[in-house]
Amino acid sequence: MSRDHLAQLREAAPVILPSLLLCDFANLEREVERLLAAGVKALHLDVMDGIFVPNMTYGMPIVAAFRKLTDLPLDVHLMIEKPQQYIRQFHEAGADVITIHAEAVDDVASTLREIHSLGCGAGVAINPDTPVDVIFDALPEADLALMMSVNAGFGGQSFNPVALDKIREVRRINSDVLIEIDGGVNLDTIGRCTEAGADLLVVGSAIFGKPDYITAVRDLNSAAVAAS
Ligand SMILES: O=C(CO)[C@H](O)[C@H](O)COP(=O)(O)O
Ligand SMILES: [Co+2]
Repeated sequence: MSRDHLAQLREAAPVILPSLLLCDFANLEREVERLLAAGVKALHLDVMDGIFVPNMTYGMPIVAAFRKLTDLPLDVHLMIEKPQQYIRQFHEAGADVITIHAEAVDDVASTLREIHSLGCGAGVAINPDTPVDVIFDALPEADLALMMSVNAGFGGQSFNPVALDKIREVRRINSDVLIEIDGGVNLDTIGRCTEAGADLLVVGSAIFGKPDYITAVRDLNSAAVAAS
């Protein structure tokens, strides 16, 4: 992602990013149109390999399909083992931000540098059971820190508030990094996320489980802004 894109998201925070895990994959074009009509500013794409997490989704071809359908920034959340092996291919597929899990690599900082070297924004994610200090040393290399509020792997899980304290900790030691939260974010939980300092709010079932995306995004946005 260009520095401009990142600056725009920072400027617009709090920003809701729909997670397309639960979208209608038989009609991606229509799904993107409906999200654009709802005014979303970026898309969150969940890549799962069935090894790092006990679920599989999709890889580069679907990222490339979204790239063809929209100019919106694509925030690609890699829930895969050995993400270093695939970073270039996700970049070539059209990812703007590539987020890797700290639990999946030996050296977080060098993986983030590799992502940057391709011209992408670089993010680091941690699961609820991973202590936040694991990523402290790597934060100067990160554009984005993703605090998971569910165990990575499935949409529709309940929100784990352990992510909220981690958001505060990350912000305490780094004033620049964009902070994202992902998992179980809905109308009941979104205010606590922005109150804690989250800039980017990933939302799956609380958008794709609703009949009307415009109303869902508007209500989530109002709740997020009110608490920020
Ligand atoms: O990374 C993810 C799961 O690992 C998804 O982004 C997340 O679960 C979104 O779905 P929901 O809002 O329904 O929890
Ligand atoms: Co995700």
